[in-house]
Amino acid sequence: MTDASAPVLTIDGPSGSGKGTISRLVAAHLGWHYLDSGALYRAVGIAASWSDIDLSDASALVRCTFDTEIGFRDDAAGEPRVIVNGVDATDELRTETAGAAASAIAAIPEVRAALKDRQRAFRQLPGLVADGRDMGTVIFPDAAHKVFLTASAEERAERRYKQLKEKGVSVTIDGLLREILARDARDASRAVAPLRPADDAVRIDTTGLPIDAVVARVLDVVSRPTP
Ligand SMILES: Nc1ncnc2c1ncn2[C@@H]1O[C@H](COP(=O)(O)OP(=O)(O)OP(=O)(O)O)[C@@H](O)[C@H]1O
Ligand SMILES: Nc1ccn([C@H]2C[C@H](O)[C@@H](COP(=O)(O)O)O2)c(=O)n1
Repeated sequence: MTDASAPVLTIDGPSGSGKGTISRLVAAHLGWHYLDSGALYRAVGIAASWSDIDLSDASALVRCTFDTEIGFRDDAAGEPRVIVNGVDATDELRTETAGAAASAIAAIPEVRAALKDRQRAFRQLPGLVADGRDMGTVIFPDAAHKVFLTASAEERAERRYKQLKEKGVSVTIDGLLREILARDARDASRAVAPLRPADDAVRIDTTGLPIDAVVARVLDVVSRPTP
């Protein structure tokens, strides 16, 4: 159940800007809960593919959103796992295919509406770090602290390349750059809850900034007195 007295830090930004990495580290530092809202959209996309639902079938996707059970837990090594309809779907969830499917279904207003309460339920004491595209604009507009992370598309493609190479996935930087630009364009141009900074968000360009420096800047935002 949502606890409106719990403070919220929203971290929005485009794919590969480092939202997930930075949010997890900041949440661990503060001892706050963490919401990976993109995982919810990815989970619905995967559940839809398991049921052979076409990405153009909006009404079936909305039904699928209501029907899909999504759970989060850490494994024995402390790594976050996502459980979709009882199946550990973490690895499938992180693929570029799952990201593109999530981006497509995220443009359906009824899917977004169906996920609203599930996201808000993560607001619990002592606090919440929420990462996504519309955390500061739509889901937690009253958040005490808001950050919008960016990085050049080229740097984001390089980060993703390194990440996938380490996992043994064969990709090219050019291909990843094309996918990132396509996803940015779709997420920023949709009619409902497009990717954009909240007016009161602090923007941090992470191009060339190491992870610990970004974490320090975000913690600095949290330490500022709220209006
Ligand atoms: N400041 C940084 N400098 C270098 N690498 C970074 C930085 N921030 C994140 N990374 C690396 O970039 C990759 C992508 O980061 P992450 O998954 O956190 O991005 P994201 O914004 O959550 O992406 P998505 O929206 O696609 O889930 C990871 O391998 C992460 O370790
Ligand atoms: N709050 C959110 C979170 C995610 N999405 C959509 C758009 C993204 O391209 C896709 C995958 O998200 P990621 O895991 O890469 O953060 O899901 C959204 O529309 N709103």
